[in-house]
Amino acid sequence: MLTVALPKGALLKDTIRLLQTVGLDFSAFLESNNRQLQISDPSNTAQALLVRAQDVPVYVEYGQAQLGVVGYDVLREKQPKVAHIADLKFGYCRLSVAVKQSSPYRSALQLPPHGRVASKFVKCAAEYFENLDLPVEIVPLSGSVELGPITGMSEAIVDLVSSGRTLKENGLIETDVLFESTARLIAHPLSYRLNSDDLHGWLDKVRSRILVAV
Ligand SMILES: Nc1ncnc2c1ncn2[C@@H]1O[C@H](COP(=O)(O)OP(=O)(O)OP(=O)(O)O)[C@@H](O)[C@H]1O
Ligand SMILES: O=P(O)(O)OC[C@H]1O[C@H](OP(=O)(O)OP(=O)(O)O)[C@H](O)[C@@H]1O
Repeated sequence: MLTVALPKGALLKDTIRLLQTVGLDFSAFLESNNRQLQISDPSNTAQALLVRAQDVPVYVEYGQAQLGVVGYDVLREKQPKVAHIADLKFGYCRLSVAVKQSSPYRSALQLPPHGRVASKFVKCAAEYFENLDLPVEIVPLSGSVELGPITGMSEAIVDLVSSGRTLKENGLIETDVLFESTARLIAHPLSYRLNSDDLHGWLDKVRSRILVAV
């Protein structure tokens, strides 16, 4: 049976909506009283695993799910061994550098050498500053990264920005964009090559829905 890894959080609703258009109904995950983490589609053609966004590629790489939906940002950070199938066009955000509005820095290049940069995306951040040839200390955090500069722990952050509301409401401004991100459909490479569980048939259906939606 086809197994799909679905991301909890920001991408869940649009992912479930997309799968519904190809006949896979996992809307039970949206019911607030449901604590199940593994459910079958009512027609019993597929099942879904509800996992943290960062863990979607793990389930797909290890083959517990043949398909998954995850942000491009997570793929850049984790570099999992999965097949990149399609850009799903929703879940737009960008990974950016931000600083306090009151700080003297207006670009990443102006940050002081050996300054601190807080981030959940430690690899992307480190690579970015290495390419700028600016030695900084990356401070790993798991969330509420905006508090880094607010509390004085770091001069800057590297974090996801979508509407920009979180930065604004916390007195920060975006100075540089590392890259833009949207939700991506990924597959287990061997299942994709072998067309297990008619994977290609499902992928064709999803691709045709993305084309319709664009
Ligand atoms: N504000 C946002 N608007 C749109 N998409 C977003 C936004 N924030 C994150 N995303 C996208 O959704 C994905 C999941 O983000 P979400 O905030 O739901 O989980 P997370 O905080 O990364 O994970 P967890 O809560 O498990 O630590 C991100 O990897 C990104 O691609
Ligand atoms: O530009 P906006 O539309 O305001 O969105 C950006 C916010 O969304 C994400 O946070 P999330 O909700 O995932 O919380 P966390 O990373 O702090 O846990 C991101 O880390 C920003 O804080």
